[in-house]
Amino acid sequence: MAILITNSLVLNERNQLIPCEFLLKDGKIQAKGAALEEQGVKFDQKIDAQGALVTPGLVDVHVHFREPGFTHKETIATGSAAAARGGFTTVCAMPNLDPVPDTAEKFEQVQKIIDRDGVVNVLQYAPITQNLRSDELVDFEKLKKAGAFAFTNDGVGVQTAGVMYQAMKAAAKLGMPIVAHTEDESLLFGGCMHHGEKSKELGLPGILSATESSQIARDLILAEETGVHYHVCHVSTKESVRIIRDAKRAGVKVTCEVCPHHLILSDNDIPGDDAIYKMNPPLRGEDDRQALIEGLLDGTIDCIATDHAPHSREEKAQSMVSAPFGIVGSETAFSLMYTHFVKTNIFTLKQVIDWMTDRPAHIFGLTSGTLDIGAAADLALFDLEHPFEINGEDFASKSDNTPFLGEKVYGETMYTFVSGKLVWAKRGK
Ligand SMILES: NC(=O)N[C@@H](CC(=O)O)C(=O)O
Ligand SMILES: [Zn+2]
Ligand SMILES: [Zn+2]
Repeated sequence: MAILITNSLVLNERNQLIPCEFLLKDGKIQAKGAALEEQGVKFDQKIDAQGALVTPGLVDVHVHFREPGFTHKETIATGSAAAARGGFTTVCAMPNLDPVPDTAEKFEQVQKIIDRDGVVNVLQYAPITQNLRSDELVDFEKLKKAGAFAFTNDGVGVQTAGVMYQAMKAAAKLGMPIVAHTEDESLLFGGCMHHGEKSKELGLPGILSATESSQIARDLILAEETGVHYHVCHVSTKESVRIIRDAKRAGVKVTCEVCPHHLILSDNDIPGDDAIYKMNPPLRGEDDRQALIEGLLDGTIDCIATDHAPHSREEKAQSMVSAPFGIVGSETAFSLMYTHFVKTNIFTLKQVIDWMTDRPAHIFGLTSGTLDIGAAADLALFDLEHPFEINGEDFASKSDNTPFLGEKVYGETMYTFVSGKLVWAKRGK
């Protein structure tokens, strides 16, 4: 099956939109350029992109698919369909599942569901410790053999330095990354939003910036000691950005990600005790938000990841104190980044695309993230012209827990292809 995409645009090195057609065949980008049909290329199906932008399929190194264990929130089928609808063709799924895939057998069970139901390329993370408790390490070698590409306890921090040190040593030996949700539980004090003026005003328990940054500081020293590739999840505070910047200068092998919601919102945007604004780490202060933007611009922060964290409406209907942490992000990430940062000239379109394609791919050595001839035909097409409203009813995800519902944005996904196969098409266009 050969597909010809016409009337499409690409971004060149100078951040200009230029016309470029694509021929997808045998799962690969077979040809690209101007007037392919006139040159006599053969195809079975033609797609008129109507002036949409073609990008490499987006790469999200941080999603939660909830299967097995919490399939009322999401499944591998619905989560990967949501990714496809957001323009993502490769996603990395977190292991805070039930059971936690902490043995080769349990890991292979999850892999089987991925092979059966995954709509996009799904890479499964293995945990660092058994059952995500901070005591016994997993068998790193066996999990690597079972298909794990990196290790993380995302959802909880590794609480003891000794366990993290040993994990880093084991991962370094295998050339595998340690990916960290950094949260010192002894500094949590039951918090549910950022500790600051706003939490005082709302009378809600606060989460200190140090809850995150102090554990990053510990880990950066341990990463230096062990030589491991250490990747920090969802960086949210100015102190975290500062110490990662320093560590990079000192030659520590550290990379990190930031989420769209931490770049767009601050604690000031929380109107009251509404759990739709509750996520971990929490929305921080305006000075933190600015530091995250600067961190991306100066290369301290390597990429954008969604931390797509689906929860049911019932779960989110509770007070911020008791509701679960997390918001969905797969289906809104590109349009939010485009609308809030490209249309306002804070970032260029090229920067945003790089931070959502080849940068995250590069961190974990994934082959995705390019539009080169011969590369896998993983690509996404976005309409940059027509505004649309974010509507939970349209979501492919089982959940719609996001504070961005109702917002008018630009950058709707028109088509998503994985290995040359159409996995998402917006109807009616
Ligand atoms: N981000 C969140 O607020 N929640 C995540 C866990 C996590 O990423 O820490 C979840 O699994 O729901
Ligand atoms: Zn996390
Ligand atoms: Zn997460």
